[in-house]
Amino acid sequence: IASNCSVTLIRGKTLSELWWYIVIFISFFCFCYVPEAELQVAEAVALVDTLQNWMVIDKIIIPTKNPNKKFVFGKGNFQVLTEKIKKLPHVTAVFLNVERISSLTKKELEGAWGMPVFDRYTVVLHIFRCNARTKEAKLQVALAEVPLLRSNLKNEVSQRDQQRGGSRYIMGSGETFLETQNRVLKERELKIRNALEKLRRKRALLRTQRRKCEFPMVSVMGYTNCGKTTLIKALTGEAGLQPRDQLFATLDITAHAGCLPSHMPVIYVDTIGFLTDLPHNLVESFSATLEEVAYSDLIVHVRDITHPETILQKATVLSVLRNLNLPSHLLDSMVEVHNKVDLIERYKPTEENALAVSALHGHGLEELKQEIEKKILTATGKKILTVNINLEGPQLSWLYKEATVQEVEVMPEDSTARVKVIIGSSAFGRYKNLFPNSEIFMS
Ligand SMILES: Nc1nc2c(ncn2[C@@H]2O[C@H](COP(=O)(O)OP(=O)(O)OP(=O)(O)O)[C@@H](O)[C@H]2O)c(=O)[nH]1
Ligand SMILES: [Mg+2]
Repeated sequence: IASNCSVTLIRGKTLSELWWYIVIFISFFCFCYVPEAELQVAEAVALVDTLQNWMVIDKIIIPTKNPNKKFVFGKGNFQVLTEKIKKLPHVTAVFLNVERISSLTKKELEGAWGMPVFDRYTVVLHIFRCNARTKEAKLQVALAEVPLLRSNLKNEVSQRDQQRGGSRYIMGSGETFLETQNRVLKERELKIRNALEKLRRKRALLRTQRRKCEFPMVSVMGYTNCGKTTLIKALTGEAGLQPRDQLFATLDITAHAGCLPSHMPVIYVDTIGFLTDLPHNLVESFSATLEEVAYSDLIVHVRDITHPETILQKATVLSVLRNLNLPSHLLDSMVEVHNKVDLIERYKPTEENALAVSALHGHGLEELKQEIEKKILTATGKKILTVNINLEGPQLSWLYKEATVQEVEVMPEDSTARVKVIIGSSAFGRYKNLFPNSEIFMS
């Protein structure tokens, strides 16, 4: 992807002001194979299509130099591109599919083509801006915007200096224009970071409360658009969840209650999707959201098995997960789900332990729930037991308080009951101490 670029032509001044876009999409490759470059183009087209009113009207793959250099492509290719763009009257913006273009390159290309030029960072950031719903996601987007504002500022200042011949002090302040603007940006960044920190502390508190309830937590992760939200909707029956055929539909961590086969309550955590080469600053701004994953008891890795790049997507997800410094037991116990199998006839996973599922049609969910339950019991040290108790004694109310009671089968003839419970290891130890004569059967 580093060797790829895409270009978008847009009508309007800034991304947010645009509302009717016709896009020309140009992708470049140098050392990659053409099929790979085409897949990268497909992903870039999907990014543009995610935005309302944006449309890709043309795309091209051409060899590129190092995208970080001042000239992304050679003179010949630049001419080919310029002619192509001029021949397409509806083109309003150009999207270069490189992570970042320098502000100088941007300025020069915009000058030559007479329209805005975007890179991957700007486009992904705009998608995030459109999809951010909660206060936290909005703050994270604002934080990711700061480096962009900073580089625009540098550009603006060098332009001013050229026009006026040297930097000027703002009247009476003793600060140059650049210093004032930098200070304002720094203050803004600090304000956003403080607000995010406050929200983080609140989340940590909620986490502690959730821990007290001892609800196991399952983080559902995977590449963007693989079906994470659809799967959680199917597992919990929560009608309010809205899966969308869009990249980065989910930007906020949300928790949803579900129930495992033995009636054990569980919390599924929906997370932001991954993308190959997700711009670095964006990853940093959103990594706090992923902090939550470290506190879960299990990770479910969802894969869109119908995607032509499903193997590369898996590698991307695993590499991001490894970089999150998660506890090793979480990585080792991960459950791999092959989703969208309804689109492949008689699909059988090649990977050992992977589970074939259609989240949309509800296939394979029971097997998945059983697997999740098995892993949760191992991870949390919880046990499923059946105990014989005397109904006249305090055991039943104790179990209701300290464990999850699943079934009570009363034997009226001798005032006893068989009680099926899910119990944590420390509670189990206390139970055995308090009621040493109680009959216990392991499930
Ligand atoms: N055919 C088929 N489509 C599915 C299945 N699961 C999800 N989809 C579709 O895939 C698209 C993406 O689904 P989401 O659940 O929003 O995916 P996501 O992983 O949450 O995506 P982001 O939040 O954007 O990262 C939607 O159009 C779903 O209807 C499935 O099992 N079969
Ligand atoms: Mg989602």
